[in-house]
Amino acid sequence: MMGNVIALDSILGLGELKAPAESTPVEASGCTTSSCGSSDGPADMDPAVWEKVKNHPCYSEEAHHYFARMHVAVAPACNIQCNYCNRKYDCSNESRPGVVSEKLTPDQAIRKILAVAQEIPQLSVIGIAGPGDSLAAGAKNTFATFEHLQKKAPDLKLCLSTNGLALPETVERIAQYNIDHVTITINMVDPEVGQHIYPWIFYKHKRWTGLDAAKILHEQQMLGLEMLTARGILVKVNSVMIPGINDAHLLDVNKAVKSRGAFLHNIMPLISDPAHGTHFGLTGQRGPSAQELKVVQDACEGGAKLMRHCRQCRADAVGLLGEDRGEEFTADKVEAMGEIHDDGDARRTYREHVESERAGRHASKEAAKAEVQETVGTQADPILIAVATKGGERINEHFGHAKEFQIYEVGPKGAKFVGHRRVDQYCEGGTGDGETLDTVLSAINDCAAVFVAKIGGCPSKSLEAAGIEPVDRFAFEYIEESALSYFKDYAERLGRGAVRSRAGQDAVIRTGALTARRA
Ligand SMILES: C[S@@+](CC[C@H](N)C(=O)[O-])C[C@H]1O[C@@H](n2cnc3c(N)ncnc32)[C@H](O)[C@@H]1O
Ligand code: SF4
Ligand code: SF4
Repeated sequence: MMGNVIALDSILGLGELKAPAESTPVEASGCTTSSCGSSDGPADMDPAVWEKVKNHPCYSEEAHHYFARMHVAVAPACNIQCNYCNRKYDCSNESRPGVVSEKLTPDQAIRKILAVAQEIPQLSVIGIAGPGDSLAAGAKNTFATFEHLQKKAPDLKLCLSTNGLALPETVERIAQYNIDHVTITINMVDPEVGQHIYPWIFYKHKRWTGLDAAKILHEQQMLGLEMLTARGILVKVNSVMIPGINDAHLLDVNKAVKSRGAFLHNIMPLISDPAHGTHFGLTGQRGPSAQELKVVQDACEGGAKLMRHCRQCRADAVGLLGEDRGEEFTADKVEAMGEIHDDGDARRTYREHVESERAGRHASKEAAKAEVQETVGTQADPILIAVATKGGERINEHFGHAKEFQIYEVGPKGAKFVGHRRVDQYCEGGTGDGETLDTVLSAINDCAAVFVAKIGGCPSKSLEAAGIEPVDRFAFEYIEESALSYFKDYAERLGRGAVRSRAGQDAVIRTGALTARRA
């Protein structure tokens, strides 16, 4: 098992890191006969569904630690206007939806996909997410790309994103091309709300505005969703959270999509800035804070299952979800690569490594949870922990190099990924910047601890002063088992009055935001 772990780390680009400590949980838990050699999936998931999602970084939170996606920008046109979208804005440094550096023809897209596939064995999914709508303009480029790709690299999963307006008329073709995963952006289930988000739509050769536009869009979205789920296609629903417009309404959206069989609900924060030239940006509509987003997501728990690890990628993003390697595969660089040879061997080997890495992990997480419940009980309040990681479900990033922290909620019910916080890298060129450190501290100020592979003395002191414990004793270990082990110790220290409770802080945020709006 240890040999596999090290090989996997090097494939993930973690080769410079030291090998895991002797007490690595996979080894400690052993490999049960029932799960040895393959991962069984979470206890609450149908094995057939797990087969479809286990290597999809967006549909499985666990998979996002191991697998990469690639968006190809073959769909420039759109059939509606959202008040938060302006596709004319184009900047290679911007990482947000709708932004691309180069639009591609289907032929260019196929060459680029095969070039990426040759270089990145973690690649498992090819998605079309704009920059416009993948089903606008008759979905010509989208289907041409997928038709060709199926023949060239049949192991890559196909995925598309749409506003849903043209869905009902395209569902049959989606099923025919074996597209197993479809995302629909549904921001409202009430046209009264929708009219504040969509100034117009173009439908049946006519431009519609106001309530009429929102009503047509809503009906098409609901019908499209029902048609897809009836065919067993997994549907993820994206909702953009727009404070004051649809934030409290997203609970109704969650219920409506769950009742129609949506597999996942991805509530994402509005990104809004006057510089983007969008209606919302220019009129000062703000996006929610990470904490406000979490409040709404938490309020939806128990309904449609939530996706909380979305990175709101560009329409030409390449790589693991927390990274974007698009710059390595610009048109001129792909052209310069000469003959491309992709037989899928590296991907097969990589997937086998991941399978053996995952074998026994679900059992090991359950065992760690049971231990917490035995020592702490089942009533203790959960805490939040920020984690510096670059993949593989391990704590394997230095504090100063982290561009984001993954946030885990940990308590007697287990350790659960609940979001990520993007930050500016604290340490660049060997020195730390005080101002950047302040922004990192405020990004994770609701966390009791930050888990890192390594951290310097100076940021450690600032974190401690802010009430966030820097923890490097779990370096290179698995995140969830480490978080549960930390929680056991934390609860014990809390009982002795040795640490201040952080759970109350979360409750204050909760009371301040959503409950006030709902009242
Ligand atoms: C660029 S769109 C492309 C796919 C399709 N046209 C759609 O809207 O679903 C991909 C996703 O980005 C979201 N998006 C676009 N602009 C955004 C913004 N300013 N803030 C947050 N999400 C945004 C869309 O709502 C959609 O869920
Ligand atoms: S549907 Fe998608 S591409 Fe079209 S305007 Fe809205 S966000 Fe932009
Ligand atoms: S935007 Fe979200 S759902 Fe789409 S590829 Fe990125 S992480 Fe996955």
